[in-house]
Amino acid sequence: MSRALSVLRTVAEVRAWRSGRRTCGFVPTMGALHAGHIDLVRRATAENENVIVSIFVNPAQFAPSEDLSTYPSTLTDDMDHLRKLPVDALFLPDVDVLYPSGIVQDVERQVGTFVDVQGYSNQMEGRSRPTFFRGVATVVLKLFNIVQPTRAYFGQKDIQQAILLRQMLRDLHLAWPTPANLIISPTTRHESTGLALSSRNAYLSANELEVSPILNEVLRLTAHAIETGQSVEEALAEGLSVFARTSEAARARHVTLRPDYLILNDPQTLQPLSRYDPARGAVLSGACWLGKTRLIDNILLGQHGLL
Ligand SMILES: Nc1ncnc2c1ncn2[C@@H]1O[C@H](COP(=O)(O)OP(=O)(O)OP(=O)(O)O)[C@@H](O)[C@H]1O
Ligand SMILES: CC(C)(CO)[C@@H](O)C(=O)[O-]
Ligand code: BAL
Repeated sequence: MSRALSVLRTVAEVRAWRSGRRTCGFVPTMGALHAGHIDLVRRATAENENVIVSIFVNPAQFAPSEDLSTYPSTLTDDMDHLRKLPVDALFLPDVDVLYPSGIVQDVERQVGTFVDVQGYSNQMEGRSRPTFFRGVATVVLKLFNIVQPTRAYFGQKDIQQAILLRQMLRDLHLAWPTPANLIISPTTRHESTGLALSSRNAYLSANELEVSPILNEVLRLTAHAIETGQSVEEALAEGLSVFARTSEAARARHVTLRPDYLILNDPQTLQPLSRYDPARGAVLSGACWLGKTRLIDNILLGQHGLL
């Protein structure tokens, strides 16, 4: 059933909406909604009386070389989905609402207040995208201050983002939401191929799509090797060699597959692990390029305590 969706564009409008409600669940997104977003929002609507979603393509998390100007946008369809779920409110701010001091993508020329979560931002995704998490933490802190959610929902697909944001909440003693109320929800995958759903999958050609399940396959076989006692070093090396063999086969189909990383990290500190302790758990994550599209994925091992 469709129902009225309040579209809020300013901080004052969100504050007025929020002031009449004791609790609210919040799902921040960059739009181009897919079944992964829908699962997050469904969970939020099941667990909260009121739900607000934001759609904001955050310039600060895109490096100057990245796809800010071409990032997929499907706003009319997104709003139809949100009405049907149903969601109560959509926060749809312009850039100057979230960045009153202005924003440029070149970090050296930025003016205003930014958030760095030191020790959580430079490994894994942060190695390839060194300014990414500064942009994410900054915009999410702004969104939390504006919306003041009692719970906020993030996807396991972007596991480093979720762990880093929980740490930000701890470090800054935020109460809206508390670290325990930053909920991490499992990754939604393509039913038959296992590919993690992602807005940027829209960039993949038909041939690239056929190769795309390799990332999840490498993660699954590497996870199995680690869980059954192979050394972490050997298991990661074998996983990378599967990537290398697949890259050669893909070339014959005019697809460029380039692995970026395959790594095991601690689920609390995100420090790289060379040994696996099931009682502590671990995050096994990987990224690769398929042509110009970057794919990421991860598997959680042992008693990680994250979800
Ligand atoms: N397949 C998925 N399963 C569960 N959550 C997801 C999935 N894809 C995205 N999310 C979550 O949805 C929220 C908004 O993500 P975002 O709008 O960046 O979409 P995205 O698909 O991750 O986009 P991109 O392709 O740019 O990475 C994030 O918390 C993200 O982790
Ligand atoms: C959390 C987020 C909405 C911040 O822009 C973005 O990084 C995302 O969609 O994962
Ligand atoms: N979901 C992560 C957003 C990004 O890659 O910019």
